[in-house]
Amino acid sequence: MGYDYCFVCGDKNPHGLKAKFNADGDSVWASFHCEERHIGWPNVQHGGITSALLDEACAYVPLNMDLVTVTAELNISFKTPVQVGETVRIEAHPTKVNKRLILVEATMVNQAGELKASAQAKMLVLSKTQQAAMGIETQA
Ligand SMILES: CCCCC/C=C\C/C=C\C/C=C\C/C=C\CCCC(=O)SCCNC(=O)CCNC(=O)[C@H](O)C(C)(C)COP(=O)(O)OP(=O)(O)OC[C@H]1O[C@@H](n2cnc3c(N)ncnc32)[C@H](O)[C@@H]1OP(=O)(O)O
Repeated sequence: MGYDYCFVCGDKNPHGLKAKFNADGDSVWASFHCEERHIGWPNVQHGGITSALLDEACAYVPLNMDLVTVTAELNISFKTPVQVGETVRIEAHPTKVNKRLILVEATMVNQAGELKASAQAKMLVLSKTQQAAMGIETQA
């Protein structure tokens, strides 16, 4: 099963969110439209969906640098509920790049520019051995 089955970005996962991430310099971004199937409380996007989108954005920052990582830590602040029918923009950028550890900050804002949630993540670069153990195949 390839990356196409990623729950957040995979094209082929029928249960997935199908978010498409784009690069802008060392930043990445994606748009996401909140539908009823994404809720927890009535009309409010589930915090796990919000977290998954922010986590994914944080993983795409090192991917955009040709680095394969896993999330070692993820801290999320939920500022304002995302409502059904809202489209949000998720953006992430690196704040510190070490050999093994990439620090990333991410935000989710609505079309009016209102901050919905923010995240700080520690992304750990996987060695080739770790990638192989996880079944991750890379071209490099
Ligand atoms: C825009 C377009 C870009 C192009 C895109 C192209 C292609 C796209 C393709 C595919 C995309 C598809 C999918 C995206 C994929 C995923 C997205 C979601 C990401 C996740 O959701 S992923 C799942 C959740 N995640 C885990 O499932 C991790 C579980 N966990 C572990 O796998 C281990 O825990 C690990 C590896 C983290 C560490 O294990 P380990 O054995 O390698 O590490 P070890 O303990 O030896 O530490 C080594 C050094 O890291 C330091 N260290 C360790 N932990 C630290 C921490 N928390 N904070 C600070 N430092 C830390 C130590 O202090 C030491 O430092 P030192 O070397 O200095 O001593």
